[in-house]
Amino acid sequence: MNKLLNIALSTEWKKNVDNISCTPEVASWLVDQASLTKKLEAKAENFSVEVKLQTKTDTKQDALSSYFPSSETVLVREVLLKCNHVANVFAQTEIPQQTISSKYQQLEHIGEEPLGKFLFQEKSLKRGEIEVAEFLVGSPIHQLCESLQQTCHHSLWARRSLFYIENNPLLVTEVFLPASGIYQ
Ligand SMILES: C=C(O[C@@H]1C=C(C(=O)O)C=C[C@H]1O)C(=O)O
Repeated sequence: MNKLLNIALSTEWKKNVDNISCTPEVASWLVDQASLTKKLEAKAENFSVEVKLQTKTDTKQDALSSYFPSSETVLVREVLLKCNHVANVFAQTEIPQQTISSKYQQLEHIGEEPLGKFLFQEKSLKRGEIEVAEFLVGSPIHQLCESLQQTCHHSLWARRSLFYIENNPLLVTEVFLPASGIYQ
């Protein structure tokens, strides 16, 4: 059984995105409020989502963020967003059971459909502030890159933010992989 990637606790997440030590190109991708799905679809002939893992767990079992109470069951969805069949982004989404059972059972069944397609058509969608994090060489993300034949000898950058649908929260974390081209 695959294990969830520990990205919530294996780095420091910063709310202040003003003086992060990345290039302006990386910073522009990190802070853009638009749908990442739409941006990747625009840059590729073929866009696809590979679901790496989807499981229900809680923070006692897995290294999840501290955004949701440890007593709450959380659906965790891990995907690769691919442009022309090459993984550009690793995304991990935490969806509390409360959000699913409120009226969003379909969130358990979106499969290879991009989550963004669902979220950005929701009229009630709100997005919280974006936090950013740097993954240093040797991080769990760099190990994932190895397995994707995207060996990487520099830091990789990620962002995360809470989304709210009818005030029900979910946490979306996105890590930009080397093939995304933002580090060139
Ligand atoms: C939130 C969005 O959805 C994207 C798609 C995801 C998925 O299918 O699991 C996860 C994170 C996002 O990169 C978006 O398009 O901005």
